[in-house]
Amino acid sequence: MYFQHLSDLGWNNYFQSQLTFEQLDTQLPFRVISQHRSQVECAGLDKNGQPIDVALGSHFWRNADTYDRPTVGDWLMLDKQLQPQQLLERKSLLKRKSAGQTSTLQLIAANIDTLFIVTSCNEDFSLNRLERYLSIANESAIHCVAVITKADLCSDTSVFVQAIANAHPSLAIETLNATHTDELDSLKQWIGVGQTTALLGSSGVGKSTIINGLTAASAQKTGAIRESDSKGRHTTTGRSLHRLSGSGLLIDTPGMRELQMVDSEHGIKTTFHEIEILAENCRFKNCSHTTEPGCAVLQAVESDELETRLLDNYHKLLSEQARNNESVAERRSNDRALGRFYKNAQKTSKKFKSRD
Ligand SMILES: Nc1nc2c(ncn2[C@@H]2O[C@H](COP(=O)(O)OP(=O)(O)OP(=O)(O)O)[C@@H](O)[C@H]2O)c(=O)[nH]1
Ligand SMILES: [Zn+2]
Repeated sequence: MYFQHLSDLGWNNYFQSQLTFEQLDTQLPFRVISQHRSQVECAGLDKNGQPIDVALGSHFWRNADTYDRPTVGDWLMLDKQLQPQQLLERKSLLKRKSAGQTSTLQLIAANIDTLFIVTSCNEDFSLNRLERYLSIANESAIHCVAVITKADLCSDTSVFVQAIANAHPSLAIETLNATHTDELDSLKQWIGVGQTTALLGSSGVGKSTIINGLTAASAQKTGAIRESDSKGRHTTTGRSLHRLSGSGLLIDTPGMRELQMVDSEHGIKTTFHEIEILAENCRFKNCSHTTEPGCAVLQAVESDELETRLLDNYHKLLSEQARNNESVAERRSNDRALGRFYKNAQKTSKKFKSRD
């Protein structure tokens, strides 16, 4: 990745202020630019102030909790031998329950300023899905822009724009044909210098088309690679961070087909703040807005002041995240118990071996 200053990679006072004088003297900040099964790749300045990419083996975090493992967009402090020392506190985080049957937490990307929620004007368009993405972003106060693609395939895009504006009046909306590079200019205003933007949306909505269009305009040079393991450079198939020259950074999140909510109650309540405001007038403070008498939210639905769809989606996302929180916590405690069991078994076996 070509850059000159750490600020080109998104370094700012939020991260700098976390460092002690000693760290400033002995360590170097590196940003995680891509992530693979066996290694994370980071970019930063070496001890001589030269831009460099470094590949770190994932074994460094083998025993770390999910939240303590680096993800794309994270800032890592490395010592002058380029070994990882500390993961800096994140400004924001996108996460989900891992796809499929496994109940683990998965970090998607960190330190994002803006999220493009990409949807197209066809059968993919879904307000419920948009609200799922909004809730994940609102959990850590990430600014969102709804990007409606495939405008060229639709006779009247205003239907889609209006549907979003009615449900979420303060959300910024951009409509475009992503295959026309000049139309992508409208997105650039949201990618400020040193700011990081991520894209989320269903498969086929045009995320790669947008990233390719925006990055094609930026000449990409690749820095030297220094390996801290012997596995060599991996091709990027996972999440990765791209720098747009003269502008900010873009995070690609391919393969995010399923985004199950986890640990996002605050984000959901922010997304559906209209319901939260109505709820202040419910008779019971702990009203679940389902069957209670004196429920101001149900009254608003009855009088057509609040859309039934909105309330249904609010209930759906809240119960999904509660269910997932429970299964992730259960899995975690089982894993810990299993870890303790293996440790004890190892100790016992060593004890017996030393008696031989
Ligand atoms: N006509 C038209 N086609 C588009 C537009 N945006 C994307 N496409 C086409 O839609 C197809 C899918 O686009 P991608 O950019 O690969 O979609 P994606 O969101 O990256 O999909 P995944 O990689 O599966 O997550 C490609 O054939 C694009 O050329 C658009 O605005 N207009
Ligand atoms: Zn209520």
